[in-house]
Order: sequence, then structure tokens, then C-alpha cells
Amino acid sequence: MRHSQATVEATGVTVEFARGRSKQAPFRALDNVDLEARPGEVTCLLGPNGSGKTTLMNVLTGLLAPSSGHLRVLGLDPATQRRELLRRIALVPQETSLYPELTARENLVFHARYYGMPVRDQRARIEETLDLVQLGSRASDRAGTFSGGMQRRLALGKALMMKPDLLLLDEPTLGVDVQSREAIWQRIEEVAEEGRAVLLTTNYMEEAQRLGDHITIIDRGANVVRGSLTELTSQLPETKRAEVPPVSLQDVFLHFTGSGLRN
Ligand SMILES: Nc1ncnc2c1ncn2[C@@H]1O[C@H](COP(=O)(O)OP(=O)(O)OP(=O)(O)O)[C@@H](O)[C@H]1O
Repeated sequence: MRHSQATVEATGVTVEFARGRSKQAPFRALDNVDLEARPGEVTCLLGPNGSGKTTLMNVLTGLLAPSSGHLRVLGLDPATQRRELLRRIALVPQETSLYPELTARENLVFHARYYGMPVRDQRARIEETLDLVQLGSRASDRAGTFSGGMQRRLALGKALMMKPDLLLLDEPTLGVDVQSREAIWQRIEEVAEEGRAVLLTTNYMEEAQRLGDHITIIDRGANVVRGSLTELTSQLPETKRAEVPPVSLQDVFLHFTGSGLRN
């Protein structure tokens, strides 16, 4: 049972996009979706391509307003209290948002200033962050010269530096090597250990299995199943549970979403 007050509380969230031709019914990218993320936990949002994961992240940060549903993030309504919300959350999007001409350190300085970090904290926090994401020795190199893994670590550093109450990550280890992935996973685990909430999307079952205290699977814009890995496994039919113990999250995922390819 999960007792603490939820950081993300979404109930019945629906998002519709108008289609090109006006007479067509709108496309429902999210249909009555429920989601929760709690302090001290990593919540993983899984779903096949196009299932609505990024759309849901955009709703949580107030970038998109839902057509209907109840939504609170840190007790705030993202649609109307976005400015206040953005001071307390950090989002690492799929495409890294770095300035390639600036050095790693300059990227962090720019971010700290933009988000109004107190000047007296900036220097120490920036150096601490560079060490945390293992870029101390490359701090004076331009971000544009970094490998994919280094760029992801720097993007994560930008978010961690602000010490958000909610860290949102859209596919945090997409295309990075094993070493960077391990470093990123450890930082994510530390954020949760510090009592803050993490919500991440991923297509990597191994990642969700390692990090996810709680897992929500969506498919075609709707909830499929939610719970801890143990709870999800217990919802598999007896025959599947018995196959090859222990059951992997991939078995659970394919059982609930099927193996058909998505477009
Ligand atoms: N602005 C938009 N206008 C119209 N349709 C959209 C828009 N944004 C997303 N969609 C559609 O909504 C659905 C969900 O897309 P979304 O990007 O949220 O999926 P996803 O689960 O993040 O996919 P992936 O794993 O491929 O990143 C898709 O069918 C997509 O084409």
C-alpha cells in the first residue's frame, strides 16, 4: 500500500487533438488516464510507441491542457499555475536542450541564472553538479563536442542542480552506453532516496525493472495496468507466471500490450 501524499495525481485525464480536416472527430491521444507518482519513489510510465507517454508528460508540465480530467502536481493545477509549478519541477526531455556553443559549465550557469538560483549558491552547486554527473574534467569543453551519453548526463545535471520536488525524465537513457546509463540510474535512485518524486518514461524494460518502485503501463492512450512489479506479475495468468521464473517485466508488458507492431 502507498500511504504518502501523491506528488502527481491524475484521474481521468483525456487529451484530444484536432485533425487536419475539420469534419473528422478529434484524435484522442489520452483517454481517461489515471497516474500517480509519490515522493521517495521512482514511477515508470511504459507503453508502446505512440501510446501517449510524451503527451502525458506535456500535460503534467502544463504545456498541454487536458480536454477533461482531474490533475494536481505538487498540489498545483499545471494548466493555471504553471509558473509556480515550473519552479518546483524539472523536466529532462527526449531531445537534449543544451547550448552546443557553450561549455558544460556555461550551460549550467545559464540554466541556474535563468531559473533564478540564488547567486550565493550558484558556484558551489554548479561544481557539485559537474562532479555528480561525472563531467568535472570536461567542464570547460563545449557541449556540442560531447558524446550522446555525456550530453544526456549534462541535461540530467541541469535538472538535478535545481533540486526539484518532482523530476520528470522522458527516456533518460535513450541511446547511451552502459557506463553512462549506470551513472544516470544511480543519480535517479539518489533523487528518490532523498525523498523526492521521480517520474520517467522508458521503452527499456530493464530500466523500469531496476528503477521502478511503481509501474504504469498505458497503450493506445489508455491505462492497461498499474502497480509494483510484484503486483503486475501477480496479475498474469497462472500459465505465464509459471513459464520461466522469475517473470520479467518484458513478459508482463507483452502480455498486457500484445506483440503487434505499432505505427
Ligand atoms: N500535437 C499533436 N497533434 C496531433 N497528434 C499528436 C500530437 N502529439 C502527439 N500526437 C499523437 O498522439 C499519440 C501519442 O503520442 P506520444 O508522442 O505521446 O506517444 P509516446 O508514447 O510518447 O510515443 P514514443 O514512445 O514513440 O515516444 C500519437 O499517435 C501521436 O501521433
